Amino acid sequence: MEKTCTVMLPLTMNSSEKPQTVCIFGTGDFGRSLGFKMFQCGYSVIFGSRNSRMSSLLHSGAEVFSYSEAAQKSDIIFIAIHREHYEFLRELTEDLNGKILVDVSNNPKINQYPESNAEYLAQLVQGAYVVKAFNTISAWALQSGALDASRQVFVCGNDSKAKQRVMDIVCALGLTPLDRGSLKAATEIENYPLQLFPMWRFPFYLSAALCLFFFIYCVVRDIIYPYVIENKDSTFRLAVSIPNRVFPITALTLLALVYLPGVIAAILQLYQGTKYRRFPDWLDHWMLCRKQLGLVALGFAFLHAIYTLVIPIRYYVRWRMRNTTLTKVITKEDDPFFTSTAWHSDSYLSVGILGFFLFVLLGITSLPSVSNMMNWREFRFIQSKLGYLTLILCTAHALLYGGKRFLSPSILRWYLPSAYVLALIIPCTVLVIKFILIMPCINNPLKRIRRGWERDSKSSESALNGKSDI
Ligand SMILES: NC(=O)C1=CN([C@@H]2O[C@H](COP(=O)(O)OP(=O)(O)OC[C@H]3O[C@@H](n4cnc5c(N)ncnc54)[C@H](OP(=O)(O)O)[C@@H]3O)[C@@H](O)[C@H]2O)C=CC1
Ligand SMILES: [Cu+2]
Repeated sequence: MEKTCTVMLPLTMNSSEKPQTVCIFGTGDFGRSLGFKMFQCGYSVIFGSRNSRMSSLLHSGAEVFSYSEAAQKSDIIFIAIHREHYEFLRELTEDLNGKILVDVSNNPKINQYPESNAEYLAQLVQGAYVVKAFNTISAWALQSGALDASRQVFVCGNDSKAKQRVMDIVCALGLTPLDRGSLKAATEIENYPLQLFPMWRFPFYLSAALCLFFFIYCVVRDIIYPYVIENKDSTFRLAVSIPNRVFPITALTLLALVYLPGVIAAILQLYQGTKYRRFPDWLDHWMLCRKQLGLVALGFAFLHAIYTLVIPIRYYVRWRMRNTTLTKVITKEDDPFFTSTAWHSDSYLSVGILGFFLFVLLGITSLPSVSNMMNWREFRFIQSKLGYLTLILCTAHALLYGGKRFLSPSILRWYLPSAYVLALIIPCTVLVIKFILIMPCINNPLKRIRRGWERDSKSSESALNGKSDI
């Protein structure tokens, strides 16, 4: 296996060695931060600049030369200049011949130019070895000490020796190099820091749309309806009651939507009789952001748990309890204990708590630091088996909440059922389909398809014929 870090310590840790000289073109924010970091790590840093007077912003010990002079003093040069200003490098072709040029640049927009900045640099200075690196590290992170994700430095380049030299420097700065291959990968590396939560966009929009829909639905049923029919002001429900209805409904719907693409994919594979046909793009994208959907759902479940905790201290709830007790006292009415009601209430709470616990467990196991500790089978067990158990428990929680009132005509308001009834549609559909899919007569063909069997392909059939496990 190829080593990524050949040098784990700053090069001058060995005092007998002369510090390695690195050159940085550009004394802007990034050039200065990188220079200072390298200086701290024991490198001798020289800068190339349009103005070779020493700037007060540079660290002490730094030397500033003209671009041409600086280029001659080191065989590795970091180009901390914006792409628009690269043109002048063409004139330095001779000085830069055979040197390693590290392109650190980013663009303001994704795919702004037909070719990546690093490829453009390689075209401009043809005799140099261009390596793309450091563009995902901000000047601020270099100064303040990079943390976790920002420690990763994606590196790519066509010359493996040049790339290794750059990766050694990355290691010496206490950062983690990730080799992304040839310079063709530069476009992807340059687009990477420009993306704004690409995998989170769909879950956020979807959850916002669901929240809005359920919020309006609850407002119509719980505020506008009592006002129109009974002239009752229930607007106070906007603060706690309605959010505490909207959040669990959204959480349950989103959780079901995590498992819906899986069952759709299974149905498609069964229908097509092969796994070698591409899923539609929307399904692919949906499958890819299931983790984010699940985490957003967990966020809503947390909100539901917190809102539920405050129920006993709400004025409205305390008033209703006092009022009911007083009425019973005044009317001398008995308040019998119903074991069935106690069972119903306790089981509703219990499945809710267990469902929430498993939900949190699913969230924790989706964290990279935890999932990296599991093998594929353990991860699948948690995310699939425990995931479905969570969905079953949370759906049961909503079903028990409705109890006997579920779908009773008396709870309809303007023909609208309670919001939780709507929340049960997708989870119940997913669970019913999943139940059908795990029946042996359907599960066995599906398993065969997933192992490569194709219904229409005679060759695959004959190739697989005779295999005892199929
Ligand atoms: N700032 C950041 O956090 C990060 C920046 N980068 C990349 O690093 C590069 C430098 O960014 P940054 O330091 O922020 O930018 P600055 O604008 O602060 O610095 C750019 C430097 O380029 C030099 N330069 C050379 N020719 C020209 C010219 N014709 N016009 C203007 N400047 C010129 C200048 O240095 P001089 O005056 O010495 O000649 C200038 O200081 C960019 O490609 C950027 O995408 C990448 C990751 C993070
Ligand atoms: Cu609940």
